[in-house]
Order: sequence, then structure tokens, then C-alpha cells
Amino acid sequence: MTLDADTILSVRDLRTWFKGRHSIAKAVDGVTFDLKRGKTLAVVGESGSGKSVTSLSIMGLLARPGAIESGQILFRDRQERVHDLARFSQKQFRALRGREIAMIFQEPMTSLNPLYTVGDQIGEMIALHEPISPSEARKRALEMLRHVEIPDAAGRLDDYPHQMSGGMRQRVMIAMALACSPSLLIADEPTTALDVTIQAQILDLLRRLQDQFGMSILFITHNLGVVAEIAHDVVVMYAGRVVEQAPVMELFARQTHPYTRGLLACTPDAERDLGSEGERQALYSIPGSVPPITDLPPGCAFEPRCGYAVPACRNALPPLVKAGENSISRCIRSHEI
Ligand SMILES: Nc1ncnc2c1ncn2[C@@H]1O[C@H](COP(=O)(O)OP(=O)(O)OP(=O)(O)O)[C@@H](O)[C@H]1O
Repeated sequence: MTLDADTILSVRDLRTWFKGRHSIAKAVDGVTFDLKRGKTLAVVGESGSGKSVTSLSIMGLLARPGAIESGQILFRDRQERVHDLARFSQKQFRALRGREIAMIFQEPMTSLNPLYTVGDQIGEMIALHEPISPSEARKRALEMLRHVEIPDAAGRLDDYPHQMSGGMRQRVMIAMALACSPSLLIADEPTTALDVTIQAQILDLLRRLQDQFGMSILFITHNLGVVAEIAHDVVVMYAGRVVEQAPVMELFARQTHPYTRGLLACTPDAERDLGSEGERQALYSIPGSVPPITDLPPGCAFEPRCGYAVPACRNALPPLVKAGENSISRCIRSHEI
């Protein structure tokens, strides 16, 4: 198992399937990407594209019948040891989760317990992984509340989650996630439920915490506007597969897959340069919806919705090919887009 020195996470040809009695839902089907140390990689796509199943696979949190069919999830821990998480047992995951890899979600109450004060919850998170006295745990919890810039942190330590606003709860969840200084943070739509101003504040906070703690972030979102704010690199997923991957600047300067173009055209306030007005109108909302992943066509899965499609798109699944300076695209017409 080899990993480039600057890579913390390498997902290689990952397949996570849900096998039913009569069909197989290939939620993640051959996904490959690398996350660099201290960087943010955004995974983007519409609902059902396989983003969450990818992150749950990495965290060992898949629910039955979901299971990793094949592939590798190589992760470098703090001692520079490389593990294949695709082969981890639940026991191994319990030692790793929280300490080396942490996760934040759209809904803070999935992580927070309404019956305990925020100070106790953060303290307990630390105590789970380190031998620490109750007073030391309380001190560290306070420190964490200050790190996530909660005003009057000392006064909020004994608050219960329901006494806080949505934005403040989100900060507490981030404090809990970062309490043990994980080297990888997986953020699954952490700002989607928040209004635009609070969303911008949380993204700003995550960026600052990343500089301070040096962690890598895998950021799951359907919103390219958020990607522009936070990501260094971007993976675009469609129907369980990667369709485009590029550094963020390159992706916004030129999209090499029609799906990415469509997503960008649907994103309010995103920077974009989509050429003519006619083109912008045509792509404003992507027609149709993601096909059922139990029954994908043999060719390009986006072909039925694609304004650039030609008959050859239906023949075989296009491979991911180099399409720009540092970008790859799963489109046979990537150079004409
Ligand atoms: N328990 C399950 N049983 C069968 N199929 C499932 C199950 N959970 C997820 N899937 C399949 O996996 C696909 C991808 O789901 P996933 O949640 O990863 O999408 P997503 O891109 O994260 O979307 P969202 O933004 O809505 O969370 C779904 O369309 C669904 O078909």
C-alpha cells in the first residue's frame, strides 16, 4: 500500500453497492480520488449521485445492505502508517473515528445529545480518546468553544444544545469534531440548512480552523457556490461515478463535462462564464433527473439529459481522460465543450 507523501486519503476504484433480492443499487461504482494534506477536496453532485455513500464508506458507517464490494480507501494516520479502511473492522473504526477522522453533518443534532450540556459533550469526546481528568476536560472544552469563536464561551459551556441558535449548534458540532485534532474532517453538507450569512461565517471558520489545525477536509455538497468558497480541488459525481475532477480554479474557468456545466448554470451567485446567452438559457436547469442506479444505460449515464450527446455516447461508458491542464473528464466530447 503506497501513498504519495502529500496524500492523506486515497480512494481507489471504490465500489459500494446495495444488493437487494432482485437488483443491485451501485451507489458508488468505481470512484477514485486523492485528498492532499491540509487541503480541501469537494465532492459535488445532485441528490443521489453517491456523495454520502462515499463518505459513509470512508467512516465505516454504512448501513446494511450497503457494503464495499471492491476497491481501496487508503488513509495515512498521524504516525504516518497507511491503512486500508475498505478492510477495517468496526473495532478498528472505533479507535480511529473521532481521533484521526471526524465528521460533521447538515443537522447538528445528529451529533449532539439534547440531554447533556455542550461542555460535557465536548469534554466527553476528548475523554473517550485520551486519559484526562474532568476538570482538564472542562478546560479543553472551553478552549474548543473559543476556537470555534462562540461569543462568551465560558458562559455557554453549561448550555444545552436547544438553548443555542442553529449557527451556534453548528459551531459546537465543529468543536466536538475537532476536539481530538483529527487529521481528516469529513463535512457532509454542513452549511446547507443555514441561511446565507451564517453559511458564509461557518465556511470562513472552517477555513481558518484548517489553517490553524492543518487538517484535510473532504467536503460533500450539491452547491458549487460553496465549492468556490472552500475547495482546493473538486470531484464531480453523477450516478455513482466521477465525471469530472479538477483544481477549483480550473473547474470554474472551464468545465470539461456537460453535467458540471449544467450544475454551474443552476447555481445562483456562482462565478461563471458560460459563453452565449442562448447557451446559458439552455443549461439553466438540467432537464430530467439522475437515472435509477439499479438500471444504468451501458453508455454515458448523463447522455439522456445531455445537450452535447451524439449516438456514440450510448455505446460504452466513456473512460476518464485528461481534458485540461490538470483536469479529467468522463466525456468523449470534452475537448469540444
Ligand atoms: N439503504 C439503501 N438501500 C438501497 N440503496 C441505497 C441505500 N442508501 C443509499 N442508496 C442508494 O445510493 C444512492 C446514492 O445515495 P447518496 O445518499 O450517496 O447520494 P447523495 O449524492 O449523497 O445524495 P444526497 O445529497 O441526497 O444525500 C441513492 O440514490 C440510493 O439509490
